[in-house]
Amino acid sequence: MIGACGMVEAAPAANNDFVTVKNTHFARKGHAYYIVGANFWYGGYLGAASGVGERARLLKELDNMKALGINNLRVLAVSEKTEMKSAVRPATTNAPGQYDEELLAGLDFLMAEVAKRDMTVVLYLNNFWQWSGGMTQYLNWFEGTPALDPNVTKDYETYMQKTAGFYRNAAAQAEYRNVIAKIVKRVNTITGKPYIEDTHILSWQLANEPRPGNSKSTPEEKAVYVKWVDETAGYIHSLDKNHLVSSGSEGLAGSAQDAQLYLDAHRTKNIDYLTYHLWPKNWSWFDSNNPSGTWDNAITKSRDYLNSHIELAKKLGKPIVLEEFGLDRDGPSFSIKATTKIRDRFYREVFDIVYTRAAKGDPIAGFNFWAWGGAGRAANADYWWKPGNDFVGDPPQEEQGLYSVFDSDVSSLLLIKEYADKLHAIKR
Ligand SMILES: O=C1NC[C@H](CO)[C@@H](O)[C@@H]1O
Repeated sequence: MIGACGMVEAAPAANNDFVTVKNTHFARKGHAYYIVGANFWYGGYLGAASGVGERARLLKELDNMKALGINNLRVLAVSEKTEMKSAVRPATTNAPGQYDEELLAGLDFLMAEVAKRDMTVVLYLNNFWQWSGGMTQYLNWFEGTPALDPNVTKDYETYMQKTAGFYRNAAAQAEYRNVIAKIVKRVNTITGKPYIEDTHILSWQLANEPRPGNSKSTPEEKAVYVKWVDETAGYIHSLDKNHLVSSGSEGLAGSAQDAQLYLDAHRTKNIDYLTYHLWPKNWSWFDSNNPSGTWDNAITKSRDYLNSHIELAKKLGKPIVLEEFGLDRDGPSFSIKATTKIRDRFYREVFDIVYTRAAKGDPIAGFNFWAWGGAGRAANADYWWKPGNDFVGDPPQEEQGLYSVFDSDVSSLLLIKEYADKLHAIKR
């Protein structure tokens, strides 16, 4: 299109090119849109022009995911420089107001390549956990409290209770909103397109797994959390009228097991769809050292978790996406040589419930498995990440190989393809 100034300009996006919510489903380009997604937290990192960037690998990973029918990626958009041991380095925010433009341009490159493959992306703007600095690092900057890595302290309850202080800290919230505005109002340095006009962004997400506090969250903490979700999502919508906004919640596991809190936090018109995550091993439903003895318990609780959250979505009349789930390799082992028979069985159970209920017209809008490891490989005998090592699906706070789906995990990839074909065949 030739603009008034004679320059060739990208044609403005047709309104229905954006993913929208139609009743309890996603719609895109006049059709129902189901998410067959991967968690690909490091996609923007691979897109950087130098340093941690590996653009040739990124193109290969995107092509391989596209070939499987993966149409959506869930990506970390922002990270914070921190002393915490098990966090990724470098970070997009080095200090309040100091941003790594080259790393942020990696996200531009990713978005440009995603558009070429007509995929969509969910971009999360913070992290409740330490592996990208996250909310704890904001408190270190603005409260002066030590950023305590729970991998070091082994005290997650204290970590969660302190991290939730982020929601109440005005200076931290102000910087967080500065960063939100920087990303949402960004102009892609590769395509020249403003992010708010990018129809390949499915949604902005407040954070990865934001929790109200720890398992004993108080009514006051819960009220602060509900207010933070509503006001932050409302702030994003004030900047960007085109895109959806989601919370990044895990569901009840991230809501102190309080269904009313989960409903209250997601009832606001500012949250367009619900999210939930499913972690049988992390939540001690499954013991990978005793698979046969714990499988029945794990799958019974998983089925209930999968189905009960779809019922909660019905209550709110909004779509819901299962945007994280995983299980470790047989053994258990972190080694890529280990088989994935138990994980494949778990994936099939999850996929079948998601597909069956989506095909019935229930408000489940799809899934993102955790997480795409692709061509990445663990570099160290202890499987821990160090700067300079490949990025894989497991962020630096976990062993590199714990939950990743690698390009050599053929049985898992075939399963993803099988259910991608089914979900993409749903016509509504
Ligand atoms: O968001 C997350 N949820 C669970 C993943 C696997 O434990 C974890 O790596 C990540 O922090």
